[in-house]
Amino acid sequence: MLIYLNGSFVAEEDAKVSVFDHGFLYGDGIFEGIRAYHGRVFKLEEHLKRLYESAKSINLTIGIAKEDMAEVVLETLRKNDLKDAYIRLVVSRGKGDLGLDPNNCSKATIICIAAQIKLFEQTMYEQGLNVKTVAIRRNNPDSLNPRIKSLNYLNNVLAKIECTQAGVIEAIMLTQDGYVAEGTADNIFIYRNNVLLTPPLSAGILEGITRNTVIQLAQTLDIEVKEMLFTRHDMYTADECFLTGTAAELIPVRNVDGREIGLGKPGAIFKQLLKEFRTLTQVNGPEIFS
Ligand SMILES: Cc1ncc(COP(=O)(O)O)c(CNc2cccc(C(=O)O)c2)c1O
Repeated sequence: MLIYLNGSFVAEEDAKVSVFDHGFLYGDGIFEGIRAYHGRVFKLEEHLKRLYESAKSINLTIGIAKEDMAEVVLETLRKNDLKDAYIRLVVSRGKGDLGLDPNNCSKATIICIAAQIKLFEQTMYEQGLNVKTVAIRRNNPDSLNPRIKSLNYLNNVLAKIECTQAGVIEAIMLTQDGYVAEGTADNIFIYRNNVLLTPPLSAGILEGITRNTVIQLAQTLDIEVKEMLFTRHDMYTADECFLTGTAAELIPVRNVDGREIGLGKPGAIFKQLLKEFRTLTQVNGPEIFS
């Protein structure tokens, strides 16, 4: 595997960063998880828009233009001869001293890895996930805004620890006010009273690329969609529930906190949206080998 590291492609065993890199020392950095399907990089423009917005939000200068970053992603896939892959694009504040002052980091570290990722077994896509709401709340937007896809994923990791210790594979985090926010690496949708609901960005969630794609697809299918806060009660009593994310794609939820959702199996709305999503992934995004 060849990895892009600060302007060069290096072998996996040579892909190393300094122990003084602030991405490692302080989680001071940002990242994107992107997918390539059938020789195209799905929603690359949208991912790069979010990456540069995250950078601006933490006052991090990436150091290369968005267009050049797009080429970094495409070239990483070409170098590894990949048409279907998961891409991890990481930008950290860079090497500094042991203090946390970002001003001591002169140049951002840029890394691009193209590989495979599998979050959930195929059976879970067919039967649905069991998920659990956890005590750990989603970060308060006034502290570390979840809109920033930062390297600070300890909030998510702690939620993951909590659900796996309870024997459940995915966690649902609530907002500080107790409304449903999102999963550890995915957004959430419920279908209830003939309306598709998903939490609003103001709830303090990551603006998922897959979330936004599903909202657009639902609209084209004349499925009423509302971005609005909802509670665990709404989730428990929904007809359908599913999660969305680059790694997860669309995955149905069959049980939340011991409550069976709907008929306890993937619903018609989920299946309709997944079918349209799969079609879109085959034709969207810049070609890798054009
Ligand atoms: C907290 C959170 N919420 C929603 C999403 C979905 O966003 P996208 O639809 O843009 O992917 C994420 C995405 N998080 C994400 C994406 C890709 C891989 C991994 C991983 O766990 O390796 C995590 C996430 O981390």
